[in-house]
Amino acid sequence: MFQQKIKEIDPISDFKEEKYLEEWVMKYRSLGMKGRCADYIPALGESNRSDLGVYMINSNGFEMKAGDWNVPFTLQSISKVISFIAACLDRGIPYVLNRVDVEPTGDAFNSIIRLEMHKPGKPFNPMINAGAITVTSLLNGDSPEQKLESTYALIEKMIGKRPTFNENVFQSEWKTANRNRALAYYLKENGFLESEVEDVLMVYLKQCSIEVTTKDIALIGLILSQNGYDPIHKRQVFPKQIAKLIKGLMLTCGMYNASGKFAAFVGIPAKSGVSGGVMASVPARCRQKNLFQTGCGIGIYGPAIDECGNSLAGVELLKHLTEVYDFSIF
Ligand SMILES: NC(=O)CC[C@H](N)C(=O)O
Repeated sequence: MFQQKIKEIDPISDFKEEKYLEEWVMKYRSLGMKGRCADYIPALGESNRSDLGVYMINSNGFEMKAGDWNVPFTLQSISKVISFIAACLDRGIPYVLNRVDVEPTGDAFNSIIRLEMHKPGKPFNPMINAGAITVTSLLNGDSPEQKLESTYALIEKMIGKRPTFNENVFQSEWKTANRNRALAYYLKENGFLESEVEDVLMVYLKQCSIEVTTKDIALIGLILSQNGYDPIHKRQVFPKQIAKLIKGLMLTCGMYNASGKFAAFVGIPAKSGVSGGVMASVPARCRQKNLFQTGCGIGIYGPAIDECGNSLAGVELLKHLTEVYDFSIF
């Protein structure tokens, strides 16, 4: 089955497409110089603003990559997708949704304002810091190490290896995480956290410091596109209901307070992180006949971000790919 599908791809035109991808990366790379790296986490300020890389993989295992696709970066907010799936697997969807809502905020990812304005202070969604900190506290295990293992184990299952950890980025954020501490104390006060504040922050910030490449997040995006099924290893990693739920959250809340524009102009579920990563998941439904019509995962890395926290060059590259391959689900 797998072999048969692979044969459908024409090696000559596919090779040409990869060359185009390289050209598009070259075209958008300079945009990075107009943005800034997320230097509120001092170690991220050291990233190279002109890096730009992309990795795409379809449901037949066909892959295309270009630019700095193999440069490691930390997951940051992309980890929110993984911890949410892990918490749903550990505790069940109703339990998790009892503590975190499924509504976009239109506010910055680290905003605190709605926790006080809407009683009883339930975080609006798991893609913002307040929601992700809450979700992290729900992971299985009593100690931070056990909870972190839940997230690691799920990543390992999806990318086929234990990802590395960036201690430097973790230490840098741990020492400066005053706003996340404020959010966590507020959540604790309102009874939403199932851990002590410092313990849950340890897990949350360690998750953010897990290191990946565009290939790793493209693989996760691919599994999401197939509703939790890994088409490469031919196994269901997590249930379809969880995949549908998280993709809805990615579409409505995944690009922070630029999610509306992203849905309108790109139109696919995606999640970004302030390190410049973007993980996108293209469902099997584009109308144009092309290499990616049965769904694909896309990983992008471009560390210079805009005022919302999304990769400047990465989002433009993704917009371009969407036009070429008719990715939008609308
Ligand atoms: N938007 C992000 O990627 C935020 C993640 C970052 N570690 C934070 O909590 O601030």
